[in-house]
Amino acid sequence: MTLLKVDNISKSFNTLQVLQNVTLDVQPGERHVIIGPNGAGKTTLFNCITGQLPLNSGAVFLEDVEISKLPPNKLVHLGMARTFQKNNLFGDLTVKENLHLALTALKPYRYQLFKPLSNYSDLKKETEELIEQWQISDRQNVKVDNLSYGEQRLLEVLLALASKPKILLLDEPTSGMSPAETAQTSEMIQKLPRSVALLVIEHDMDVVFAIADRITVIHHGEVILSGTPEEVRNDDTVRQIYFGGGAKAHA
Ligand SMILES: Nc1ncnc2c1ncn2[C@@H]1O[C@H](COP(=O)(O)OP(=O)(O)OP(=O)(O)O)[C@@H](O)[C@H]1O
Repeated sequence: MTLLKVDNISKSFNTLQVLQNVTLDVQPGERHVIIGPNGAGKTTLFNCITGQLPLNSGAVFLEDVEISKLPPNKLVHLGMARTFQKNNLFGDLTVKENLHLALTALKPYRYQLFKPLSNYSDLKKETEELIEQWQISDRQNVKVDNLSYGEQRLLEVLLALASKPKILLLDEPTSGMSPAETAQTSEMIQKLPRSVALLVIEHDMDVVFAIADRITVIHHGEVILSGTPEEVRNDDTVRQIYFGGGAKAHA
């Protein structure tokens, strides 16, 4: 069964038509990367998929359930998580505390404010499991403000994974990173379990081709091609947009 289906969606801001009849799908476990020049509409597409923005027309389905009109918090419980271009972390808290809070937000008892979080042994265990799984025990007690930018972005991905999503949307996971951090992030993305499908907006073509099973190219709010990395690499229009003129490709 198709995991995510974006069916013919359009979005405009007043007179500015940003997305036009965009259709795409993500299969379970797939790594699907979206590329397109600046202003092509990629982040708007994410915001439409995750309920941050209302659609003008079309619909979005997660496992055949229409989610177009659901608020973002409902989508987490249906198995969709996302990260943003900007960090969404609590800088004054440690890595461990941030993970703990992300897990708490998923629990039905999150509003029982007068009981210390440390009393919930299941939360504690899940936090420790995540720390072990991602081998970050040496950083667990570091305040987020004292992490490098790259480490903060990676932590955001871990927080998004805490909800055990079926699909994770990553918006430019390597933006603003050093080459070393970019390589580390690319490796981490490649190591993510196939139990989670990825829909990724990415501008670094090395990362795109390292992680993608399929690439969708958006230009002026329209899908101009959706295909394998090889098909995209060899497509004349895409080559003109990205690979012509010797400029570094930018999504
Ligand atoms: N809330 C908004 N109100 C009005 N215009 C908007 C809004 N959000 C985005 N836009 C416009 O929509 C267009 C597409 O923006 P979007 O951020 O989706 O592009 P993008 O492909 O993600 O670009 P980038 O690669 O630079 O992040 C741009 O012209 C942008 O100025």
